[in-house]
Amino acid sequence: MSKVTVLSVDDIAFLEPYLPRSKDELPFVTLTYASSLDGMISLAPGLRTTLSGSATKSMTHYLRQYHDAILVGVGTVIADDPSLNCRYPGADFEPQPRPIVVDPRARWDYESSKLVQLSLQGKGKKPLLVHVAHGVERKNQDDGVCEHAYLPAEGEGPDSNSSSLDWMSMLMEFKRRGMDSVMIEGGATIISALLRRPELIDSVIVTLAPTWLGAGGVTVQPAERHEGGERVNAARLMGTAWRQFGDDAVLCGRLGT
Ligand SMILES: NC(=O)c1ccc[n+]([C@@H]2O[C@H](COP(=O)([O-])OP(=O)(O)OC[C@H]3O[C@@H](n4cnc5c(N)ncnc54)[C@H](O)[C@@H]3O)[C@@H](O)[C@H]2O)c1
Ligand SMILES: Nc1nc(=O)c(N)c(NC[C@H](O)[C@H](O)[C@H](O)COP(=O)(O)O)[nH]1
Repeated sequence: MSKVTVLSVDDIAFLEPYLPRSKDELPFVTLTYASSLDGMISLAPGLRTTLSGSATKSMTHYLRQYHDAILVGVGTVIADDPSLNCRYPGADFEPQPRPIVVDPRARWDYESSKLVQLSLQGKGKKPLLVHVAHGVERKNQDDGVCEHAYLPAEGEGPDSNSSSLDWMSMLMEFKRRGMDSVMIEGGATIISALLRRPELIDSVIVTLAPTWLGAGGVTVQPAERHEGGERVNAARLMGTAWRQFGDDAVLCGRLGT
């Protein structure tokens, strides 16, 4: 496992314009992930795949220290068993960012996960799991090792069986719980869905690793978009800046709406 090291003054200056700023109604949202040259984030569904080199891994930990929460989907916690804490050197990271897992149908078996172990050892915050309430009035609860938030499914009617959560409701819930900034790290389903809600994303920081993963990998691919009957780009970055970190390129930008 590569060591997390301190970034150079120039790396820090490059990232500065994309760090969280205070917002009134919603948390500041940073979308960040590592992609291959063929637009993939892992070799196969459910397979942990290291794309970031040591410099961009250090960048991830540098960014984590500026966020109140780190969010991933249930597919990522099952595949990667991540730590999601901040291990940037030379500072005392209190408070740690809160890990958030979007797990609509509560399918993650978290008891022996790294997230829970780190929280019990005081090396990370207690994870917050977000589930679908499914019409039933479910009380938010704390089972000792994780907190659980229950939110209504998107567009839910009395007979709905949807397991899709609305991003606006999730972000409002995080803000209500005192989280002013959320760093969203993946996986593919989460990133692809969020790229369809550009108005909710404040910064995008993508690591481009100099490798092709090949057919069968997991792709970031937002759903197609039409305007006035015409097919248009699904999403596009504006105000972009690029910098080399080790062998990787880092692309920062903001989403056009
Ligand atoms: N390279 C990277 O930066 C990176 C980052 C994270 C994960 N990964 C990789 O990505 C893969 C996992 O991706 P994935 O797409 O399978 O999993 P994911 O982490 O995106 O989780 C997908 C699940 O999240 C839930 N979900 C997502 N959006 C939702 C919404 N709006 N409402 C309700 N539920 C929602 C659903 O249950 C869905 O099945 C793994 O192989 C992992 O290693 C790579
Ligand atoms: N930036 C980045 N580069 C990668 O090459 C990769 N595989 C991920 N994947 C994101 C996912 O959320 C991982 O699970 C966490 O990056 C692991 O985080 P920890 O070190 O365990 O804290 N992210």
